[in-house]
Amino acid sequence: MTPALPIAGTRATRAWLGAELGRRRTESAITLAAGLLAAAASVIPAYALGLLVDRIRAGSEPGAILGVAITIVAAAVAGGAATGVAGHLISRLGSRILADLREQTVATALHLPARVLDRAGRGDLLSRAGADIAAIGRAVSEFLPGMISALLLTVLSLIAMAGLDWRLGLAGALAVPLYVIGLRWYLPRAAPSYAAERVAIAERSQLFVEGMQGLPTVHAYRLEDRHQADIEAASARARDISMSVFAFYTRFVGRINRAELAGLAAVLVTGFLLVRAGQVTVGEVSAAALLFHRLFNPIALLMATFDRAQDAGASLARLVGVLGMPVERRDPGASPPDRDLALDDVTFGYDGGPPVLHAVTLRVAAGERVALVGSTGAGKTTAASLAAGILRPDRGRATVGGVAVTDLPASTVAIVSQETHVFAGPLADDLRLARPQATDDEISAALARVGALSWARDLPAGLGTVVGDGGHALTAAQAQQLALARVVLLDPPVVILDEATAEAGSSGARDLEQAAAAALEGRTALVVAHRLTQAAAADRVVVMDHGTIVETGTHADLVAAGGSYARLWAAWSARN
Ligand SMILES: Nc1ncnc2c1ncn2[C@@H]1O[C@H](COP(=O)(O)OP(=O)(O)OP(=O)(O)O)[C@@H](O)[C@H]1O
Repeated sequence: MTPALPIAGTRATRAWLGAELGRRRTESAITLAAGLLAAAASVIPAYALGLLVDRIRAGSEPGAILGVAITIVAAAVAGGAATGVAGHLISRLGSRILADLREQTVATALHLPARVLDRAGRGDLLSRAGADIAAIGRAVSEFLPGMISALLLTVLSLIAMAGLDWRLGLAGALAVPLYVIGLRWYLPRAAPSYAAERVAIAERSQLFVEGMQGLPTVHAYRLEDRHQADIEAASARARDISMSVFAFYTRFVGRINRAELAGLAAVLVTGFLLVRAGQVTVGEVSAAALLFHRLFNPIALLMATFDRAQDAGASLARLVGVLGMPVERRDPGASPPDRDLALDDVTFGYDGGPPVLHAVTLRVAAGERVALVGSTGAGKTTAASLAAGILRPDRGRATVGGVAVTDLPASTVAIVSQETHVFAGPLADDLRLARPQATDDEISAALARVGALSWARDLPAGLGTVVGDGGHALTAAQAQQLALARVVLLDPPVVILDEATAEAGSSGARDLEQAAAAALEGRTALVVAHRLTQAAAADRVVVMDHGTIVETGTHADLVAAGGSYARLWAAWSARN
């Protein structure tokens, strides 16, 4: 299947990253300087030891040796401190760029034309905004700082070796092709091996959990032995796969060791020949060998995390691909003169297909709350999406204050749809998507208004708790409360509510109804009523059937009229 949304090429991804670093020139420069300082501090002891070797060979005074020893200790202390600072600065820079990336992705996603999204599939976009951002977040927090430090140290050490004598540098660089060969052997095999291991482990856990959960049935049918045999077989499979993965990794490490051996041997042999020719000192060769030896761990780290960095790079390319998509920005200047919502003679069919709405005319006065009811497939969600400007009518107009909704600033009409998504990141940031400049107090007030403040405060890190993909899991009701809190922060004059169905009569449904009522207060509201209690609480009810409006009036009038709403209400009341 071809990806529905575009993926940026390597050049475009690099250009985006370069531009982001360029925008933070000073911070990037300070981070790079700290990284280089840390790398330099790691290189100094090798140099100093080389000097020490030469001094001892020359029979220097103990005082001269002491000076070198002090330099080594000082460099080690400075190196430790600089490494810590550099790691912190790299993560901080990475986190800031990630925050920007998240904001830019969301801003672009929100302005993508609905027809593009419908064609491309919202799932792909949501997975990019969720899973891909989470993958980059993990890279920034878990291994990128270590990789960048290792890379700087490698480059600086090779330069230092070449500085001692270019032939020593060249000898060390001989190991590079061997490392590359090792990596090319490892990369195509790594992902399938680890995936197979994960699957085998998951199967084993699944069987075990099933056995535990179905214990009474297992006992009742005396299936203990069969179940145990299944678990044992799954365990044996998982063990064998784990062992083969371990053997595979050991072979990879063997290849790394071979490259290390070849490089170190090349440095020592070259050094030996150069010392014999009187072109370098023994100390210089010792320093070069130590520098090369110092690289063993950083290079192994680079190689072992290379595939994860590639994955993060792929996620970045998927996000930069979204950022490059043509967006449909509404004119931010045109605020509507009034707040009444209208669908005028609207006809609409999906993808040019047969109409699912037929000449629908519907008005919601400023500040009025209208409930849209009807059986499944009647066209309620379609009408709501047209009113929100997510879909465009084939015929007729959707307007607020007489202005087409698609020409209004984005903050005029907000929709809370059935697919509420929680973006990966701190909970407070998720809310700031609605109003980036919102203060902590405003965020707390918005949460309090929809009854979510107490559970939000009780999360492990309060409003700073990372939620969404890879973070703290929220219930569907909590995600909807967050969506309502975003409405409060955005403060739009018109709201369209098409929440997912919550079980009627459940405490979740009651909480959500209260939250919705609080979020809608004072606004023009069109509510797709999945529970008829929502309709009963509205100012007016509009009943749809087969894409047309069949009844409209207050709840009491419609019940008294004995038409289709009365029948729906009777059926609902009997069930609940
Ligand atoms: N994305 C789509 N592509 C094609 N047809 C669609 C799409 N979404 C809805 N439809 C069709 O449009 C008609 C109206 O659907 P709509 O979702 O608006 O009804 P609804 O009243 O909101 O139903 P429900 O209560 O089940 O959400 C249905 O026949 C449905 O199959």
